[in-house]
Amino acid sequence: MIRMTSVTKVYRRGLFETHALAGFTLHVARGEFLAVMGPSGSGKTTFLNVAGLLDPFDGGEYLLDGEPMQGLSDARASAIRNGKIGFVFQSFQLIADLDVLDNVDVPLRVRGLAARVRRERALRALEGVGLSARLHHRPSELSGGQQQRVAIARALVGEPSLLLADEPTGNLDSRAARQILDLLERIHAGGTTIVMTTHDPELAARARRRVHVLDGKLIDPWAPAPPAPPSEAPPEGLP
Ligand SMILES: Nc1ncnc2c1ncn2[C@@H]1O[C@H](COP(=O)(O)OP(=O)(O)OP(=O)(O)O)[C@@H](O)[C@H]1O
Repeated sequence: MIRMTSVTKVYRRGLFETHALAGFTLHVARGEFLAVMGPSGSGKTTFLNVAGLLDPFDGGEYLLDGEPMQGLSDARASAIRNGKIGFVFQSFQLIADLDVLDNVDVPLRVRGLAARVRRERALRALEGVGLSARLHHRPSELSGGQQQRVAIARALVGEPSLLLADEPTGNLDSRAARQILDLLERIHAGGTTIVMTTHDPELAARARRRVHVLDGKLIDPWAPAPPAPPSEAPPEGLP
């Protein structure tokens, strides 16, 4: 589904350049549940933003379902995002002035669906995350875990084939984090491909595959070790 090969992304601030992705290569098959791990500043969010077409990249190749993602127009990028990608962020990013139902309705409005269809789909998405009893609460009236479940319902209401989650449990206590992970596992079992960044090895252990990022590149745990420096030849006669 995702085929990134030698992707580069440079942030420029005046004279300073940060090579946030420096030859990033990662392939994700349809149906995977992948955890992307790595220290702070290693490029995990940048990768997710590029994968989700929220940010452009500078070099390399990115194919999403076989379609090249370089040089897309803004209109094409948002059509692809709306059609196949859902996002979940560490900070939930709900709209404070809208109630739960209206927050989940936002992506459907963008698609221009009829009000009745939108309402049915939003209710179904909220039922899926166990929040049917909170439809008219504002985000500030919910716990962190509940807010993240609303955000997940919003991400899923458009039935994306790819869910990108950036530290989805980063602001939650361990109980709420476990609930979110249970929910992600269920979503994955339903056929959605999930790519999640996390610092937390315990959470990452729930994904089916883990990869590690350092300095804008993937560390390949299966890469052969570099050749050892040549050792001195044993003295004659010894094995
Ligand atoms: N908008 C930006 N402008 C300039 N530099 C940026 C910007 N966003 C990220 N960076 C830099 O790019 C590098 C990678 O950042 P990124 O947010 O991708 O890391 P991360 O692995 O997600 O970190 P964390 O785990 O702390 O969220 C960092 O050095 C960061 O300072």
